[in-house]
Amino acid sequence: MKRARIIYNPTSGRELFKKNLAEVLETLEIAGYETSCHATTREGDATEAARKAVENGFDIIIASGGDGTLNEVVAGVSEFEKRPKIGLIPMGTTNDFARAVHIPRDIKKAVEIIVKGDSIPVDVGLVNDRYFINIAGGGRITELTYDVPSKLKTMLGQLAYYLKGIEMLPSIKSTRVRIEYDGEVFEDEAMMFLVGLTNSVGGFEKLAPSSSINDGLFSLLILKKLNIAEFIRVASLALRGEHLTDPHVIFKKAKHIKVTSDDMVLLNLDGEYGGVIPATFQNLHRHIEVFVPIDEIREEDRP
Ligand SMILES: Nc1ncnc2c1ncn2[C@@H]1O[C@H](COP(=O)(O)OP(=O)(O)OP(=O)(O)O)[C@@H](O)[C@H]1O
Repeated sequence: MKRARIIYNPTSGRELFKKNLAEVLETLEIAGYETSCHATTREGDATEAARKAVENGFDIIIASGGDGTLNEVVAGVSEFEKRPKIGLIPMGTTNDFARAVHIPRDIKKAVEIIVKGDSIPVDVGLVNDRYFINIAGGGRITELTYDVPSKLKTMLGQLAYYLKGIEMLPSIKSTRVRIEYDGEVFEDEAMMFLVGLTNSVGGFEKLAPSSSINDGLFSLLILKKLNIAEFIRVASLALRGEHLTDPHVIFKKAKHIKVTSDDMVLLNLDGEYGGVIPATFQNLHRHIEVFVPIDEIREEDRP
């Protein structure tokens, strides 16, 4: 019998997973999985639980939570030579990764995708010694995600981020950075930089429209210094995916990226704090295999 380990964050999003746990276990059991669960208790716990699950020989690991929980599970698995496949039940506030691979927020449907068994390999980002599955970024704008209280996210979902964004708008400043990418250099004031693996960031599904999740390349987006009015204009262009040709935006595909600055710049990895720069980004090509609804995946991203 195959063995599955569910690692879930009971505080994710609207905190609904536990109520559905019996049904999830039953569906997996009928599909031939002997399943056990681990509820995370604090930051870093999902990484430890995932490490243990690999050591104990589980066939698959199911991450239930938001991007933060998935990030931790991937980090726990990534060090190993032989890595179990990952299933995902999106329960977070934004679920950018799930959105990028078309896994619905409906628990039942997400479990059916795992049971069906189709999977694709996806790239994983490694920055210094930390992993990310979706997006890494720096600059004052990306720091606002740390300031959104968990209670507010539970009540308001993604709206909580937008409210915080509006509140912080007047205080957003640029930082002088040096970004080296595949032989090219940007050295100037920037509002933020993003290093993406998928096309979905903070609910903006068209931020990096042409991103492939397993081509071995990052999508690098740099937003140059601009004022509030220009910022609002570029942000509204980004909602429609029309920002890439704006003169304030640099958008490039790159394999190797290095960011340095004389200032203190915090890194945001998959929506959580992830250390400070200098940062060297490495793309671990097709590092993790994830269960997906294969018919909805672009032809070029399929195995
Ligand atoms: N029992 C717990 N109590 C508080 N925090 C926890 C607990 N378990 C895990 N965490 C932390 O919560 C972080 C965020 O969780 P997660 O990403 O699952 O949900 P979210 O914040 O609601 O969603 P999103 O990341 O999509 O906005 C995790 O990275 C983890 O460090």
